[in-house]
Amino acid sequence: MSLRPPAKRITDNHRRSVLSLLKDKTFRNLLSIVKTYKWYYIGAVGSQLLLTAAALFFADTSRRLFDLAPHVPRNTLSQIILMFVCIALSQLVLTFLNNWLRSALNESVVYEMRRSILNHLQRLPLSFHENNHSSNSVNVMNNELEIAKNFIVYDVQRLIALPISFVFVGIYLLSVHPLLGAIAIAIGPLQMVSNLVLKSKFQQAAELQNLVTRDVFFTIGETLHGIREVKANQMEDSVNARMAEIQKRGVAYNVLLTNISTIRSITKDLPGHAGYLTGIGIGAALMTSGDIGVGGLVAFITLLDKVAEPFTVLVDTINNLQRSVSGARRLFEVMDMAEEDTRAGTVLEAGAPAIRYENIGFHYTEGAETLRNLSFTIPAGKSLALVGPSGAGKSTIVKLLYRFYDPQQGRIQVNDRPLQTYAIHSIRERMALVSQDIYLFDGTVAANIEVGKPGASRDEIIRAAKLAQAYAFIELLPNGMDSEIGERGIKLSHGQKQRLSIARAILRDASLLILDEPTSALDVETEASFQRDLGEWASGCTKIIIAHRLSTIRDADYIVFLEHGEAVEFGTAEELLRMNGRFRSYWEKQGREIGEEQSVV
Ligand SMILES: Nc1ncnc2c1ncn2[C@@H]1O[C@H](COP(=O)(O)OP(=O)(O)OP(=O)(O)O)[C@@H](O)[C@H]1O
Repeated sequence: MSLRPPAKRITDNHRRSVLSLLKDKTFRNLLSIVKTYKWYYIGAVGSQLLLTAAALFFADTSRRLFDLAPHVPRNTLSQIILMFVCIALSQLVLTFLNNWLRSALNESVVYEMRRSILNHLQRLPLSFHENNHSSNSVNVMNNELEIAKNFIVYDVQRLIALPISFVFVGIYLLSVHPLLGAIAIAIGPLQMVSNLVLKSKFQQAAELQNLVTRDVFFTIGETLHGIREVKANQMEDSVNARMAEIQKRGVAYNVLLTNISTIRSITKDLPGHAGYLTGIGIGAALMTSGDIGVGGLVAFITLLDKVAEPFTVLVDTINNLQRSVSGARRLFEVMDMAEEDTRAGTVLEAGAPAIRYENIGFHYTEGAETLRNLSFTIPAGKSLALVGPSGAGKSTIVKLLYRFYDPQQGRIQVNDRPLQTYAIHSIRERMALVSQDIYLFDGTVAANIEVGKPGASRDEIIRAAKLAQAYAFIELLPNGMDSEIGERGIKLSHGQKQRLSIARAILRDASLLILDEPTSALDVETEASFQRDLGEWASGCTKIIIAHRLSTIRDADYIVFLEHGEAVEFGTAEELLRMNGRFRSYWEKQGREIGEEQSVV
């Protein structure tokens, strides 16, 4: 297990100008999500504007009250009190409505985005997952989605509602007194300028802090996934040391971030305080000279925040916007990747298929050939064993049949038609895999077998378990078929897991069976009975067997002996043994090592 953190990725995207974002594809993608929820936005922006109207009404009523004080006619006083009650009630209702809409929007957007990202990730070619660490995909689903969501849920409605509020409140204050209005309006732009103080330092520190968070999750994920190796290799101390190093960086960046934020927040608040003091001073002077009443000054004080708020929030929103777009960029990079089209093409007809590899050449990376000029045929219903040293290309041959990758040279024919002409879905539907690398899902035994055929009846599941020699141990589990097997089947032995994988394949009722080291974890007795039963349940299937154990391939109709991606020998076991070539010496060497030579030759 490697505890190397994912490559650091410091982007400059968040430092781009706001105007350039308007042309940005990611930004437009975010807006298209906004369109889907337009009624929520209309409701949220509408309630936000009504709240501003209520604040204006409150300030104006207060102004009237203070202007009349202390000689307020009884009649007018009761009207004013009634108005205050109505305003307070409407503010309560509107705040509730606004919060409710925001929370509904929040959940809908997160749910929808997460669902569509997971759906998309599943449909990306296997090459994407083989070349990207899963923690990166999880990061996209969590952090980057969260950042993009903040923009969609909060920033968009602020960007619409706050400028409108600013105009109305500004006009009202100008009507109270032009000078007081001008002071209130000037605070906002000054705040925008003060926001520039230490801005890029703040963004750099925030980015470094994000990288620390990513490293923390990566290390936790790697440690817990590989907990057995961590314990067996006594890596606890090195994991602790790594976490300590990350935390040390985290603390340093956090302190830096807090210091910068504090300085920024002081400078950001300065124009507000200065405006308040100037306004009060000038207001008091205007009051003494009789230019405004007490009510005018009260309205100024009440609404000062409301007129400055749009700018304060706008500044934060612009900062968020740049971060959101840079976070969302990675998300949309993934979303823009082409999915596998698994439905296009013809349907593979039922029954065991005939398969032919014709001069196949394939590489994962340019210049490193994995398969070279590979040709062989498997007639319908026959079995072919792929034998050869580790890394010879056996699993790769199977990956090509699954269409996880396409060969760069040559072609694969299935029932005398190119593999590419069939719908991937229909090919994979006909295939079943018993693999040395079994993945069991967290859930019950029955649910894990059912993966082979979703919706299978309990009787079908039990039959498959019996054929896979799994039923005996399942019956001994505390809840039989309904026993939970733990994360990745951690509560089962390797042999038991392998038998569940066999049961899953049996249930699938496939016509093309891939047996990748199918019995490597089974004891000799169970393997012998697996081989016997295989003849029964898989008799009608075309089979590809990958095995190092000779007993597994003894009954194969054909054998391909591979070395460095080339088929060096092809024939039946008997023919290859008679050839006295590479296969025979491999066979004898293997036999010597595992004591099978006598039984084989
Ligand atoms: N996703 C991948 N990206 C790049 N190289 C890969 C990838 N998968 C396999 N390889 C390389 O391709 C070669 C063949 O690998 P493959 O898994 O097909 O061998 P194999 O014969 O099945 O080995 P084994 O018997 O050990 O399972 C190896 O050199 C391997 O490192």
